[in-house]
Amino acid sequence: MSNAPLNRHSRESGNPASSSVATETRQRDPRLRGDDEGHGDHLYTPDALIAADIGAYLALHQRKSLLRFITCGSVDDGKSTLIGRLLYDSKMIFEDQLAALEADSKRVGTQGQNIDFALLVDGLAAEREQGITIDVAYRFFATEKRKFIVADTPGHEQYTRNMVTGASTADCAVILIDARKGVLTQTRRHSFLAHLVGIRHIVLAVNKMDLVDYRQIVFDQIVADYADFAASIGIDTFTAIPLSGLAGDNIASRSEAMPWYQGPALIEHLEAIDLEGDAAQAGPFRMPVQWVNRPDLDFRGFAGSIATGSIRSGDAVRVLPSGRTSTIARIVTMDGDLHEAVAGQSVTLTLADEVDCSRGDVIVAAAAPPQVADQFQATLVWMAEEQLLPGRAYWLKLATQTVSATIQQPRHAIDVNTLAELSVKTLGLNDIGVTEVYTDRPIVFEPYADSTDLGGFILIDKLTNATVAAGTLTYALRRSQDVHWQAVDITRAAHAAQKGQNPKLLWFTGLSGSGKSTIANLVEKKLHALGRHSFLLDGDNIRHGLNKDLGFTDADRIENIRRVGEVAKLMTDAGLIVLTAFISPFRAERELVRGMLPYGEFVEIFIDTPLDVAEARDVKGLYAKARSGAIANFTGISSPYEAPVNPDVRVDTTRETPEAAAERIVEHIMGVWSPDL
Ligand SMILES: Nc1ncnc2c1ncn2[C@@H]1O[C@H](COP(=O)(O)OS(=O)(=O)O)[C@@H](OP(=O)(O)O)[C@H]1O
Ligand SMILES: Nc1ncnc2c1ncn2[C@@H]1O[C@H](COP(=O)(O)OP(=O)(O)O)[C@@H](O)[C@H]1O
Repeated sequence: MSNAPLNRHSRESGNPASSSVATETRQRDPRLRGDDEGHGDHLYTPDALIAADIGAYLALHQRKSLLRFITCGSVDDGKSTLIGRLLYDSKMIFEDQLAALEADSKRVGTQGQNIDFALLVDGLAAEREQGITIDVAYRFFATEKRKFIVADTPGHEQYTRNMVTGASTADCAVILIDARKGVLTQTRRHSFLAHLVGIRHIVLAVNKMDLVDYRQIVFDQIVADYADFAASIGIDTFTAIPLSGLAGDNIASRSEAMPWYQGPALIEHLEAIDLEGDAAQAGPFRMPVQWVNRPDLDFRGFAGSIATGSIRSGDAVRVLPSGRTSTIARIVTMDGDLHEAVAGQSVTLTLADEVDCSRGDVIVAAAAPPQVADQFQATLVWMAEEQLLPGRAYWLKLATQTVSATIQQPRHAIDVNTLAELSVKTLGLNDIGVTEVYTDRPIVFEPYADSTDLGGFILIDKLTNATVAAGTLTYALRRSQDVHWQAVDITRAAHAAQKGQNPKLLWFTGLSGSGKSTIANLVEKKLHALGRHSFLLDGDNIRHGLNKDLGFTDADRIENIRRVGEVAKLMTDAGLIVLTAFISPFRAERELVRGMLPYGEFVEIFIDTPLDVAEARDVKGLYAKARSGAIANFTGISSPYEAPVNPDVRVDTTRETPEAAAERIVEHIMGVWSPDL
């Protein structure tokens, strides 16, 4: 699936290549079909121009604006037929494909002797037989006025994920309704998702008007019903068109069967949608910095794609998050310097002053900067089989910024069918939820409603690198803006120097009964004897106090380790050598804690005792209870343990006594201590 964030304007990330290669090549193929029979009269006929001047044909295409849209609805609503009709009417199909379509229509089609347009979309025989299945199919077609890419999302149970993927780069959503059925649950679901991902242009395509005798009253009633619902979810405007994909009414040209309808035909409307006027282009200037171009000492340019607004040389700008200000010296492009550049353009900016600015920073209009924060309310669409682990650190990518972020337990999930708010503990595949997001450093952002570029993000699993969610930031939590770091005079270096030692965090991990506490205890005794200042944190002093609200679910263990990590970090700030003895079963949280400390301070000590050995010891009788089912989620039995891949120290307790292991650990940290100790 695509890694595209919910970001309509990052055109590169909306690359339709995955499944559109065939249709894209068809478009360029000079064998494009030439007869005009039965097609809408204003549709583009490329053949004459291709034959006469292929260069002019390509140039013409290049100049046309591109509209990306998504069709929402199920096969029953006539979605495939409608897209097939659009492709057919714009002649974006091969001659041999057309022959196959005609043959297939007669053989397996559902339309008697007529062409079954749905076959064009659902795949021709050869494709069907190869069993090709795709998440989102992107199809290309063009008219005289505009080029189009339509994202066709299949309507199976992965619908939410597919639709969000397809819609993330769409300018417009065509929501299909069967005129006989009216506004259904799925109409509401599609509209909600389209609105969620920030699609600004909604078309309500009331299809199959031929089956209701083209009656205006049916159409009017559906439009009134939809308007009520649309207003309730924040869709202020939409365009309703009565049509028939099968009969071709109001698709390419206005239908005589519905003289009461005065509006445009579907293609006419799609051609006329005004993209220039979209709010994103009109907002204040923002450009996320993609990279810093520094070919020599004399030139330092900041390259990126302008997300919103426009910029001129001489304009005052601010670099966020640092907040430093300067003015634009030059706007450099491959084709020379510009005086002005606007949203969508890729440029390199140079500044009048030496200002610190690196990849991930955002250059903005000085007088109208966006916000900077590290705690947000967000809406998430969960896209992975593995469910959300509240408290787990994921990579959050927003524009050109990548930060570590944790997601809290959702405030609620949203039932996309009824829009009811559900009380949940986590999110699974296709779930949508409202939750708080905490990033490990402040990021530059805007509410998604104001900027899709600076408000849409994706979450990436740190270990598998898979995109697990797409999200939209709603607002920054006030408390994140009100909490400021207090600068202290006695630094961590001063604390450590007073104690005459380098702080360390000796992180013991292993199964229950593996020997963590036994060995950690011995290590601390040895350090104490050596005159070192230390403190041992283990389950007893933490799980009975600070963490007594936590149990043993994955989420609770994650939170347990996060808090232990924070406390241990404070203690190292105080100059101590801290020892921790927790199972800490997940790699991600051990890495999270490693990342909280200066490089080299975290020492991972794997007490490697096989499950059968720990179980045979069964110091506390817990394994027996877990086997009998009396304890749920028991590590190694009914809850996972992810062994360290490359620990700093590994202790095999089947071969090494506790005393020998402790001695070796002390030697290890002495060995890596700096010589002044
Ligand atoms: N379900 C379940 N699974 C594992 N362990 C259990 C469970 N229930 C209670 N205990 C007891 O709790 C101790 C583990 O707590 P931790 O804080 O180290 O666990 S974790 O790091 O949050 O996974 C662990 O102590 P140790 O034996 O010292 O490891 C157990 O005694
Ligand atoms: N080589 C060894 N290292 C550590 N403990 C061992 C070893 N051999 C046997 N043991 C025994 O295993 C048990 C480990 O228990 P404990 O230290 O409480 O484990 P944990 O803290 O990992 O749950 C103790 O009873 C200890 O005496």
